[in-house]
Amino acid sequence: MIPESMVGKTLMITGGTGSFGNTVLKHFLSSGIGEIRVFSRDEKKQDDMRHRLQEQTPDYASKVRFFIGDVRDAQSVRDAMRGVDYVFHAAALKQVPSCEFFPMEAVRTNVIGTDNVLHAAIDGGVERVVCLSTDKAAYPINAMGKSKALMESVIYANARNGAGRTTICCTRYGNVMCSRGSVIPLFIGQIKAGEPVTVTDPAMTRFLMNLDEAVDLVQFAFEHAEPGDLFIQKAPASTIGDLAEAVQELFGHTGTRVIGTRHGEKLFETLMTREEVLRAEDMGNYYRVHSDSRDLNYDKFFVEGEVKTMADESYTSHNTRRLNVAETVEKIKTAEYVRLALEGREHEAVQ
Ligand SMILES: O=c1ccn([C@@H]2O[C@H](COP(=O)(O)OP(=O)(O)O[C@H]3O[C@H](CO)[C@H](O)[C@H](O)[C@H]3O)[C@@H](O)[C@H]2O)c(=O)[nH]1
Repeated sequence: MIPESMVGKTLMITGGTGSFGNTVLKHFLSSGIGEIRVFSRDEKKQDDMRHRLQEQTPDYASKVRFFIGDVRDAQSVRDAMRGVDYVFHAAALKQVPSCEFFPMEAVRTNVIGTDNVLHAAIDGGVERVVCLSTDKAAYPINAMGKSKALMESVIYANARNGAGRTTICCTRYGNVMCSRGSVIPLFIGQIKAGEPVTVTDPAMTRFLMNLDEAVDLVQFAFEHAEPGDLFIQKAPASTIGDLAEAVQELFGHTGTRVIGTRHGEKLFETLMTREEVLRAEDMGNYYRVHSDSRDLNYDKFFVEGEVKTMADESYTSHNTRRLNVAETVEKIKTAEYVRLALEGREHEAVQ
């Protein structure tokens, strides 16, 4: 299940108590991995996670070590990073509205925090770091996306400017279904309360991914990364109108109310820009966007003739494979939250 090279090694997950961290544990805990370090700010969430592990997987619970800290605090990151072989960097501020109102908080966590993680990893001789980004970082229009775009710049610069033995790469996701505060749990709650679902714009599209796919993407990046690579999973998308219909097919029809687009929202998301498409390698289920390996001495790269700087199209939730309502139903049923909600047990879902 895990590559041979990971056996007996220590993996640290920043932001490890979130849904991504929990899914990584599900995938890796019973494998041959030596130790998993969960690094995060909230002691209550760590305590809940510790108890869940002891109850559900007592044989493996001792493999997990918890570190309280904040990526904003470089010393706390350095302390937790001692003896670590691999890092999955998932800690982030990722809510669009809160970042819009508090953009400097997004800068502190997403930009400076990432720089702290990368420097601690480089100084500590970590072998590989996989960072998690979002489609909202491509042609960003809101503060969350802009801070993630700058985070990506920090990643590529650190990868390029001499990271020693540390290979640093990045992954970019579309919407992970049923993450905390996201639209599918909202729709389910509205239906269960007998209210109409609130649709912003039925024509809006979003890439749909489940948590297992998110972890697969990170694992794929981990196994294939060259310094500064960006990995993207080919993902299908649906319109929000079809998504609302699909959720109602599963949970009952209570009607639809159109509420209009929110601050900082796009009609469609971009996973790969036109500039990146030009540097992309098709790897089956994934794209690898090679890092731009030029140095600052640009004139030596000049070639005569036409210089192409962008492809004809970017890779977006409008032009990727479009799911119809029936396919969207099948897709959302792959999310554990939806499966539990169908049995009235959504409170048990870890989000
Ligand atoms: O009441 C609502 C709320 C949302 N939507 C629509 O549903 C789609 C998804 O909305 P979410 O709030 O679930 O997701 P966002 O695309 O706004 O952003 C989400 O995905 C990001 C990653 O791309 C981050 O993880 C972020 O935290 C998370 O909220 C959007 O088209 C939105 O317009 C509705 O139709 N009605």
